[in-house]
Amino acid sequence: MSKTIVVALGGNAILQPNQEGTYENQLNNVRTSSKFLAKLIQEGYKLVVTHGNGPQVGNILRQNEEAENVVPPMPMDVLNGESQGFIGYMMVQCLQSELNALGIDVPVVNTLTRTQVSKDDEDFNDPSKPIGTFYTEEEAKTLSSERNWNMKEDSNRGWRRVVPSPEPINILEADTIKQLAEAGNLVVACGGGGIPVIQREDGEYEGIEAVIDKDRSGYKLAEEVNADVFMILTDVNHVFVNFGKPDEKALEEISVSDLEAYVSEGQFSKGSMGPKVESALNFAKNAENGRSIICSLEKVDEAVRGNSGTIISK
Ligand SMILES: Nc1ncnc2c1ncn2[C@@H]1O[C@H](COP(=O)(O)OP(=O)(O)O)[C@@H](O)[C@H]1O
Ligand SMILES: NC(=O)OP(=O)(O)O
Repeated sequence: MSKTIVVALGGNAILQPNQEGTYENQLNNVRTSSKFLAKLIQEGYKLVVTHGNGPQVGNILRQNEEAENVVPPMPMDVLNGESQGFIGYMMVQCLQSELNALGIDVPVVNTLTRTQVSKDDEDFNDPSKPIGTFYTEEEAKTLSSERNWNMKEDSNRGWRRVVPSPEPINILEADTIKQLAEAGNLVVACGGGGIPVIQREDGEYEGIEAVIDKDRSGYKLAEEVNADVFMILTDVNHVFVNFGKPDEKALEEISVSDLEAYVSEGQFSKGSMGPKVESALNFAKNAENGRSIICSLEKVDEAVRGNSGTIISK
């Protein structure tokens, strides 16, 4: 029986910080990403893909705010839904086209996904999720005072608006996603971490304004579909310790306990590598015989064979 991989595809694979957020740029990036993702199908795996939406949902939010006197703005949970449709559409088009070109008969589907969170999550008081474009420190100060945006520095790459990013508790469409994957579909799901919803006292769900971290939801998804491998694809080949310093060191094969020791030293920053390492650790620790891999998109096939990336296992 073929093994299942859940891949969390970084926002960088859809739009890089130095690129203008045109549809053409994003479609080209997704087309390139699809060529790498298809390699996992060629390697014989069943594939469930989740993806980031930070740049996109930030831009959609900005569009809503700029046009608020013309068209009524929508709440952020709805904007997450819009970004799932937008990015999911590009991914279905590009992945299906790539598989067809390779002569692989695997249908690609995108599932609109809701993720349950708690309204009491502490991130609502101290937002941590960077979205939208990058700004200089000076621009960030102006935006903060004039528009009341929460601004934070993002991994030495510039300043970005931050919004609440509560911890994912439960993926509401998990059973359907699992059934679709088991039936042989390539499933794109839980985009942008899923649309954040809370459960009311009457049992119904309602949206809440936040952007969930897709690596943390990716871990939940990997657990729910009983994945063999949880893979986080980003723009660096490895997780580094002492990142950006003269003595930085790439981590290759590493045990859960050794990586946890680096986490305790505060090696991984909150808005970028922190959630990736936390999610990869959770999967490697809790899944029976599961391993997690953090690597670059370009090295996906080498990494799945154990020849690249940071590979975490018990
Ligand atoms: N310890 C670290 N090791 C490797 N990369 C790190 C580390 N700390 C921060 N980073 C940064 O994290 C970035 C990836 O995080 P992020 O931009 O959030 O990813 P993505 O959008 O691909 O999910 C890398 O480009 C790198 O600049
Ligand atoms: N939602 C989310 O985690 O997006 P990015 O990966 O683009 O930050």
